[in-house]
Amino acid sequence: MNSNQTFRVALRDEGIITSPRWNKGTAFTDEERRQFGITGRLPFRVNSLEDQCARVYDQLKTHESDLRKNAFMQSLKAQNWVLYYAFLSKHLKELMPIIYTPTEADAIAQYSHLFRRSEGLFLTLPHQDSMEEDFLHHVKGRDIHLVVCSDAEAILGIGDQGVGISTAKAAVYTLIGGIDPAKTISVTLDVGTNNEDLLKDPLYVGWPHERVRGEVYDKFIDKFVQLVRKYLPHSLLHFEDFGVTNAQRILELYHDQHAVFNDDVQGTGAVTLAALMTAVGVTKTRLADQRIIVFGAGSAGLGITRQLRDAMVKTDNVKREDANKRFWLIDRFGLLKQSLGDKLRKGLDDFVRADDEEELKAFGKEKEVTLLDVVKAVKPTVLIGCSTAPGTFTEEVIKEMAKHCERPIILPLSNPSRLVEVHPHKANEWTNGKALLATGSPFPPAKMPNGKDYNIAECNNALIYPGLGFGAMLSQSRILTDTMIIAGARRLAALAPALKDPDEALLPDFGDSPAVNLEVAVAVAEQAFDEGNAGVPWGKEEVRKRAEEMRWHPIYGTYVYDPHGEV
Ligand SMILES: NC(=O)C1=CN([C@@H]2O[C@H](COP(=O)(O)OP(=O)(O)OC[C@H]3O[C@@H](n4cnc5c(N)ncnc54)[C@H](O)[C@@H]3O)[C@@H](O)[C@H]2O)C=CC1
Ligand SMILES: CC(=O)C(=O)O
Ligand SMILES: [Mg+2]
Repeated sequence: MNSNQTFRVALRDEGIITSPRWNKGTAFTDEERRQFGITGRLPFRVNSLEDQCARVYDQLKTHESDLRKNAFMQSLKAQNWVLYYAFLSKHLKELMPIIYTPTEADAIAQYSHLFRRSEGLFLTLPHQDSMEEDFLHHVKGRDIHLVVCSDAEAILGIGDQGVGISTAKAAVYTLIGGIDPAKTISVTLDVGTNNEDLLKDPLYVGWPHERVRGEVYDKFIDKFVQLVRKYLPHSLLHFEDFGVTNAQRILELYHDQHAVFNDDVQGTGAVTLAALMTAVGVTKTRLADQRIIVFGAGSAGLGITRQLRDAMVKTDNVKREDANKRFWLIDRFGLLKQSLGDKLRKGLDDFVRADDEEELKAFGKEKEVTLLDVVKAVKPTVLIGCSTAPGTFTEEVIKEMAKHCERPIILPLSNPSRLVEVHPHKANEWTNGKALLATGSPFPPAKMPNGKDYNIAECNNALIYPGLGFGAMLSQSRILTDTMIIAGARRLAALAPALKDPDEALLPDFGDSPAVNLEVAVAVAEQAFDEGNAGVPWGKEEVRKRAEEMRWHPIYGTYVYDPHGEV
């Protein structure tokens, strides 16, 4: 949308005022008020979008807690999209932590108690017979390009929440990726919950039933995916916060059928790859030279591991088997090693260590090999946390790592902030400012021994997924390949401040994320052309121009009433 664009709108009276897509509140001009029959519904003065943003800021300040601010922003979104996104864009760095991690975790945990108005589509297992009808009711006549869905089994680091998250993730696509909010839908796939507190809570708004698994679950998901394929064949289908037993499995199941994307697996893998590309640029080594510990081998941990492994194979020309050996994965039962037998989840094979490997021999089969044991034995150069286990990167662990490594690369990625494996200020202090750090949620800068601020990069998938998604949509690629993702990660890394100054952040600042994600989208779309996956009738040389044109901006256009116009 741009300010001189004219829209023909078919809604009048209450209809236009209550539509968040079209509502302008006090910014409707006198002429629009007359045409749409709302002169008597609004106070006299016509405000600019600037005035409205100033008013919103005043109102926001009256809310003391971040959770209340989140609720306030949520209701603004339900009233007026242009104002919501314009206001957020103006105060992006300040407000991302309010509408996204860490506050969104608390908002989701409180979802039923804070509930005011539903947003997006709810597909619930007991209503599966009417799924097609419900789906069509919501999407019919709409030009949807993006579907964000979640079954809410593994919300951020706070586990099973029954319902939540997809609306915040969709909003970030618009805010950072520039995707028109009218072209997105967020879908809650409610298959129950195993969260006892929610099941006991009379105000819980989801389906109060234990989480359904197995064939019934698979059929339900399949029914939904087939509807997306049938009615929205060119859309990108984004999966968010599915549980570890489903995330990778579902991705693999539909990978060849539709443009599917699992954010926790691929988005986290991509942003972490970008952070490591920068970090190895600082240490003047290769990715394939690193010894990498991944602590927490769930959806994110495995997604990161696979992404890094694939990048080693593709960019550093090493064999897959050799690249696999650069990783030591640790989960609840310690290091993933063959003698864990049945305790090992399926799909981990590539990364399970043999007990008789040189570095591990000393531990023997019986012993649970702890993080500290592995750090001592392996002397890692990279330590990544996605375990939801706060404080597990202890002073001893960090100092041990720093003994063997000039610039240890430490990425405690668990969200929200309270679950971080190590507070980045502590890691900075324990390594005398040597650690190259990035976290999953935002943290203020740490102090270097020379008194300088060290900006902690926010290694959150939101720094890249809007651009990955936009790139796929822009090129209308039917699939999102690993090489398209690597191209996006490489572009993100190329924009990192640490490339110019080794004591600067490993990733671009979230304040710059809209411009950065445009670059990511361009890289992804160009790669789609190179691979022959682009499905648009124009050429690669037009990618940037088309990306700029396709970006949605939160600006009011001019409206003209037309009974045959848009709704
Ligand atoms: N920064 C980012 O962009 C992202 C961060 N995350 C964060 O990563 C964390 C994990 O998320 P998912 O992988 O989706 O969850 P998940 O539940 O799939 O994985 C967590 C894994 O950690 C293991 N674990 C739990 N306690 C542990 C302990 N004490 N020691 C070792 N392992 C332990 C679990 O057994 C599980 O395998 C969450 O906090 C999430 O918010 C996830 C996706 C993106
Ligand atoms: C950032 C994200 O996707 C997560 O923590 O689950
Ligand atoms: Mg997630």
